[in-house]
Amino acid sequence: MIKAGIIGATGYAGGELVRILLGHKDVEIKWYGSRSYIDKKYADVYRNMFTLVEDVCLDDNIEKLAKEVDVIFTATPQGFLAGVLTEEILKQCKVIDLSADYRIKDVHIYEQWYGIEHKSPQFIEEAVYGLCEINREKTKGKRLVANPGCYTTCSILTAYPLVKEGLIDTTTLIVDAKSGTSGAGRGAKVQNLYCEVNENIKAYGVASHRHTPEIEEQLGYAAGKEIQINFTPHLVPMNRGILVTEYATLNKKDGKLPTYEEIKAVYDKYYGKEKFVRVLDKGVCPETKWVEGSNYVDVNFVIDERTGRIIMMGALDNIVKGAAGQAVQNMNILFGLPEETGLELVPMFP
Ligand SMILES: NC(=O)C1=CN([C@@H]2O[C@H](COP(=O)(O)OP(=O)(O)OC[C@H]3O[C@@H](n4cnc5c(N)ncnc54)[C@H](OP(=O)(O)O)[C@@H]3O)[C@@H](O)[C@H]2O)C=CC1
Ligand SMILES: CC(=O)N[C@@H](CCC(=O)OP(=O)(O)O)C(=O)O
Repeated sequence: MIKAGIIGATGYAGGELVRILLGHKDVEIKWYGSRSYIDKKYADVYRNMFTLVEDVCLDDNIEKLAKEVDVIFTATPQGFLAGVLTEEILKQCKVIDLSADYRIKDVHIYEQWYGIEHKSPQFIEEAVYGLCEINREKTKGKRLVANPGCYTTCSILTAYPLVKEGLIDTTTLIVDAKSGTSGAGRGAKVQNLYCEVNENIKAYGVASHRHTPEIEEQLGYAAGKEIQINFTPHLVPMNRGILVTEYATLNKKDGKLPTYEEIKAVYDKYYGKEKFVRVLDKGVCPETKWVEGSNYVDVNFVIDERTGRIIMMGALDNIVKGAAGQAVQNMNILFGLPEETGLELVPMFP
């Protein structure tokens, strides 16, 4: 059995890790880490866990935890792991971080966009960006995984095949994204109150959202050159789900736009064998409801012959494939288990 500890088990991403790991036949959760609920029964924090979890919440002492488990998940705010990670911890167990602390390779970009000082930049280089479908080979054998976030996983996977194959003009790429409110975490914030969110849709972080450099960096690797995008997130009145709509001008070949069949063949080349990325049938647009509660990402595209642009679409559940599900997928890769173990979650509907 793999012994796992979760720091931040009382947050939305941590709670989802608990749900998924309880159903994972090879994992035993040894540590439910919290800040505010130490010594309180976990099932009193999340009553859906009544009779399922008898443990009480422990603290966030990562040094002590590292001695007791094989893998630590940190589902904590930006800056937490960077502030406590040591070489000693990484020698004792694997660490999968759900925050952005080790996602961006250039520490100056991290500090500029996150507005905090990075306390352990010496570990950034060795951390692998855990976007499983793209980096699974690089992830094997690693000690530290920077688990990608919800907007970024959806935005990158939706455009990746076309960027990688040079089929779009990346200078024209626009990512319009929408998220359910669980994406903002469980902490009380006025802007996330029912009356502020219900019957409302709003853009935020326009031209300044911290996921912009992460998407640019990863799609830049695919393109083989630096790229810049426009990324605009929106908050929508639903619990879970990310929907991205991405626009870009198609590169012409011999003066002609690629056909539907040519683009579909490219998506199939990258995702045809991927369990968790579903390329939908022609004309079917992804919906968040079709992936809710599951580790799937649904993608599709439409070519607009009139404007010469392609519209790419993707949907995932922000706390599953966008956080906890992908973290477990990464754990499976690290421990040599079949990637889908514990993740065969059928999407719920309605
Ligand atoms: N929500 C989402 O959809 C996604 C979240 N993420 C990332 O996952 C991480 C957690 O997000 P989310 O679950 O939404 O956040 P929440 O606010 O719901 O939960 C935060 C968790 O971290 C704990 N915590 C808070 N402050 C500290 C601290 N200073 N030191 C140690 N622990 C602390 C909290 O403990 P307690 O409540 O017990 O005080 C809680 O368990 C973030 O880095 C986020 O960016 C990534 C992708 C998607
Ligand atoms: C709706 C909402 O507020 N979403 C969060 C992003 C979710 C998240 O925490 O993702 P990362 O771990 O990738 O940063 C935000 O915009 O900051």
